[in-house]
Amino acid sequence: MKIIDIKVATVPIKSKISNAYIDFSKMTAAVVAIVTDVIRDGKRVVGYGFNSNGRYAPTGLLQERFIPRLLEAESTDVLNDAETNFDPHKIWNVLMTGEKPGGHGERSVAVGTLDMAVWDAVSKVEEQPLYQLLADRYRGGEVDEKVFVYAAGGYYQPGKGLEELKNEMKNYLNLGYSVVKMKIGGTSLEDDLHRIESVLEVVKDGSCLAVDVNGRFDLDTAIKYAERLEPYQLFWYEEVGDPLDYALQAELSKHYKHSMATGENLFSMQDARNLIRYGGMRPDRDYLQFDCALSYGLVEYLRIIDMLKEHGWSPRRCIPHGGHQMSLNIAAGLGLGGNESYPGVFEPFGGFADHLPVENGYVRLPEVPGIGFETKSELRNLLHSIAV
Ligand SMILES: O=C([O-])CC(=O)C(=O)O
Ligand SMILES: [Mg+2]
Repeated sequence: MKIIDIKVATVPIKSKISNAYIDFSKMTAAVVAIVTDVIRDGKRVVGYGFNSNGRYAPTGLLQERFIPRLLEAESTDVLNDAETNFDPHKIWNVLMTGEKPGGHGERSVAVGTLDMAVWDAVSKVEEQPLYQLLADRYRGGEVDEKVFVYAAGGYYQPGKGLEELKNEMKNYLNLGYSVVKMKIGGTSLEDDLHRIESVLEVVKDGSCLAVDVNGRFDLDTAIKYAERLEPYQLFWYEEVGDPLDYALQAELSKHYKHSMATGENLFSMQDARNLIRYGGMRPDRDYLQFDCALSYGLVEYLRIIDMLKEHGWSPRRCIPHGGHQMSLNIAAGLGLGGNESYPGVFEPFGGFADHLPVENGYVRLPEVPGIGFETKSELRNLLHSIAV
């Protein structure tokens, strides 16, 4: 049993949308395909992975360091002891050989991309959906049959007014979502409040709307917004200050009593642990958005979950960023609180199985081996154009 080739491609996921910090006019993603010599159900097992939106394709890192390391590894360094499957934990050690701690930069994105493909291959070799494999290995076999998902959108866009924003949100409700998210912090406070009030005309109440600042605010602005947002009792107030400014987050939690969320731009267990140690996050109401596809993959995410448990946090407080099926599998298999979704944005990577619509804010997972990418036809076509 061996890896015979690893393909990588850079694909555009550009669009005219902006959050408070960046526009997505030049956004890319890396896609990898790990081609194995294993045959299951008459077909070659190929594991696929990609990185989440928000970080550009780490193609250079993949080509220069991480793919060669994996291709050059001895079989004992990549297979489980019984040699019946690949071992994601051993492969992680191979990938990180020669890498110093700290300064995670974008190598965590490259490793997260390959790690996704490894778990896809491992669960295809086992002929199991990834969520089932994870539940069997780490949760005594218990699977969540459906996962809470919310619709993330509400971006700033040229020519997009309040009517367009409302229509976008109506469309998410029509698609079966119960909670929606919109961007704030890219315009004045008064203007953002008008935008929020418009969306509140469409959704049931504030508990159905999350707002996302994408790390734009200093402490003063964060508190000014907090005071005005407080009465709406929103679903959450997200990534308000710089993701690494734990003191800001801790101070803000003294000024805002409803739920907050952050963590999508923390890329390692150590950074996540610093948030938990120093960020004032509250395990009874706040949410954690670490995204394995940006942060060294599921092998590292398992370490994050262990760290959270040691600090008295339930995995149910985790609702990962990224809107991909990898985190959907982790949510169902390991009992997270839900997953993000981007209906119609960042295609073809966002969204779930074609035949399983969102119902009352929840989605079910397909019963196919692997992560389930092949059940989303647009994504399958892209992945198969890279390797089959
Ligand atoms: O706009 C983005 O970068 C995506 C984001 O923050 C989110 O999905 O929470
Ligand atoms: Mg966000």
